[in-house]
Amino acid sequence: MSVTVRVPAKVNVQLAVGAPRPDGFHDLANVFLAVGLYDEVTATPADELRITCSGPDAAQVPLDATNLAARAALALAERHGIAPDVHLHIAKDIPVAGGMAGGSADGAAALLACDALWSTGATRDELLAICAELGSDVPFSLVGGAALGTGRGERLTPVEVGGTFHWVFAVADGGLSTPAVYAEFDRLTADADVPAPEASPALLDALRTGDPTALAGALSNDLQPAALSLRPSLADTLAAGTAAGALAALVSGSGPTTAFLVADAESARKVAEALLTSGTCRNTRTAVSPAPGATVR
Ligand SMILES: C[C@](O)(CO)[C@H](O)COP(=O)(O)OP(=O)(O)OC[C@H]1O[C@@H](n2ccc(N)nc2=O)[C@H](O)[C@@H]1O
Ligand SMILES: Nc1ncnc2c1ncn2[C@@H]1O[C@H](COP(=O)(O)OP(=O)(O)OP(=O)(O)O)[C@@H](O)[C@H]1O
Repeated sequence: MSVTVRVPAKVNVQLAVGAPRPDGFHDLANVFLAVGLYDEVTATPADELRITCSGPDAAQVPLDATNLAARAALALAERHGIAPDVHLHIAKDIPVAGGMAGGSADGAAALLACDALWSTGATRDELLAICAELGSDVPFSLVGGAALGTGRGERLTPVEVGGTFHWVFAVADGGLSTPAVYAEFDRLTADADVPAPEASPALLDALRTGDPTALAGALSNDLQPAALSLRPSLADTLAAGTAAGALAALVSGSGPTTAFLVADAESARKVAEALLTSGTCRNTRTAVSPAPGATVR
């Protein structure tokens, strides 16, 4: 018997970052939006914990105990006194190390898949608590849709979305390390007075009304200057998408994937094609949002 869970990627439509905390994390006002690019994690009983991965970026995914899917299985097994003897296969379609929470998605999916396979009877709150231990983005991967993440991004409040938004994502060559991007944020803001992060009312309104033009005007990412500082060529990608007619362009989370909000599916095709032709990215993906969270298939 196997259990397969499908789990979405995310884009941060607002990422407001506060000053560094004593524990090294940053307080955030992190408005997550799940987008319809999915990984699938299949859990099958096995003699020992084993991870495999397929997909175009599979070679970049660690198959040892550092994989977030493995960590999720171990955390759940330990809490319930179960031997973590499971084969987790990750069918990876979310860009790796791209700021789209691919690893976090696999952690949430593995947790849900093992929970179903082992019939642990864990409550939703227990699963969310394990997610928060695994990483700041992992709880959102479980719930999907749209949500405001406060604290280090793990404390979620659902956000209403009143329509479908169309996106193009430009995948860059190579990844960016999330801790390195936060460290660059600290370096760039060392002499500034960093305000406490707050969700933007205009952004929440734009999500609620489903208006892409309003959302375009309200998108923001405080990590964008840091990602551009570490990877200046991303400015060319952002400019190419804007010139091709995107309503707005921004770095996705910690990057280096860039996200382009567009008016509709036809515009998504045009912008994706222009980005590819521009030679400023490795490849492009189109997707719509919001998307459901981790779901047993
Ligand atoms: C950039 C985002 O993807 C936006 O959603 C997240 O903030 C990152 O979330 P994540 O990858 O799940 O990050 P974690 O695994 O929790 O933390 C990795 C590292 O990122 C930095 N980090 C992360 C979250 C946060 N609120 N403040 C931080 O400073 C810390 O250096 C931390 O050691
Ligand atoms: N299941 C996994 N899939 C991909 N990467 C993983 C996984 N587990 C651990 N990792 C490690 O995490 C690193 C970041 O990968 P990931 O795809 O999650 O980045 P990301 O999309 O930038 O994440 P985030 O947006 O949460 O910062 C990888 O370089 C890899 O070493």
